[in-house]
Amino acid sequence: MHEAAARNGITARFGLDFPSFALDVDLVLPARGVTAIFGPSGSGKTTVLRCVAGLERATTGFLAYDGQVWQDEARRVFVPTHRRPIGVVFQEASLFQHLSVMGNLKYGMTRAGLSPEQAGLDAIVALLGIEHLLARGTKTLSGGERQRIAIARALLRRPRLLLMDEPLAALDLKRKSEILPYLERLHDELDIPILYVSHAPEEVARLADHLVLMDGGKVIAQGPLSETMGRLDLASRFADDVSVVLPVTIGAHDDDDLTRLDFASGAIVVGRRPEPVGRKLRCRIRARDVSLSLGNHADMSIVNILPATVTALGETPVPGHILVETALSGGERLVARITKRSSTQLGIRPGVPVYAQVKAVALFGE
Ligand SMILES: Nc1ncnc2c1ncn2[C@@H]1O[C@H](COP(=O)(O)OP(=O)(O)OP(=O)(O)O)[C@@H](O)[C@H]1O
Repeated sequence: MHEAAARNGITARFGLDFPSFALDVDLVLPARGVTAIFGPSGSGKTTVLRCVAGLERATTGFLAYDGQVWQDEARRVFVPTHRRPIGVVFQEASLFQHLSVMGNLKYGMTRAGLSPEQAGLDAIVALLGIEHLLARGTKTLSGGERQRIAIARALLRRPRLLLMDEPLAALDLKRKSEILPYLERLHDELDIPILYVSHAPEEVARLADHLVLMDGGKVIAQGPLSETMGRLDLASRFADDVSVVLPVTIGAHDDDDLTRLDFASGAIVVGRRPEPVGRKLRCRIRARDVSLSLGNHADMSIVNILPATVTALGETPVPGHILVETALSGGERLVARITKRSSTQLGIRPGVPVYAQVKAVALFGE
């Protein structure tokens, strides 16, 4: 069964015992897009990635990528790291200090036995926006620049799978926001899958298509981002940052500097966006930015109010509040975080028709 599933993506089943930690995972991951491995510190995210890379050998393990078996302990098969067609990017870019940026890039290509043309050097340099850094030494680079070089170096081996272990964790907020657009470009332009370890919900919302949620060495949930991120039963995993991610299309730019975002259930109006009409984006709506009312008050008609039906109630770690899951007319889910008091006053329970008011959204490239 595992061999069959593996033809179309990654099948990973690992068991591993450290003295004070046991890993036991069973994953079937898509062959396209970004899969985020998300979970608290010590949950086993890095260990999973290291097992996929072959840097750690699971005691019981089966791993196949696109029909190729990389590990099968039942048959004593273990393909060493250097023979797996992978690129790996760690938290801290380990660049050679004595080489220039170009020297570092060439090192990656040469080890893979590729010429600059075969490796696609020009395209990868452009993708990461590092043309102006090629002649520089590595000592004076910022953390974000170093990571872009490390990503380029990993891609120059022409990997068929890119593994990234918290590539933004060592960067401050400013550097993070500098590098995120490049990661979005990887998502849009690479046709190889990316496994992306993170414990930051905003990175996951922005980059991932598929989510694997880990805790205590086990997989708690896995599935498409749109289905897993806003699940009420998983809410405590995201602390007070529960959100849904909806695919939207730029519908129109109005004269009064507003942009309409269309999606199956209607539209949301936001401040004017730079993208052209027709561009697809992903829209993150946090539960804390959604409120509920029973009536569609005319004086509120200029803001984003969407008719919805309550489908479920859930707990949140935020004192005095609850989460309310609603279904919009087009089938999308929206989660609101409201006070327990207003929930009681409004008589919120499954089946009740409500109006969801969206107070803020975050938009990212699709
Ligand atoms: N080589 C090792 N020997 C013994 N224990 C280890 C080893 N590698 C990892 N561990 C333990 O396994 C557990 C999971 O570690 P892992 O690094 O996979 O977690 P993580 O979810 O990536 O955490 P973080 O977000 O903090 O990086 C931790 O308790 C860690 O101490």
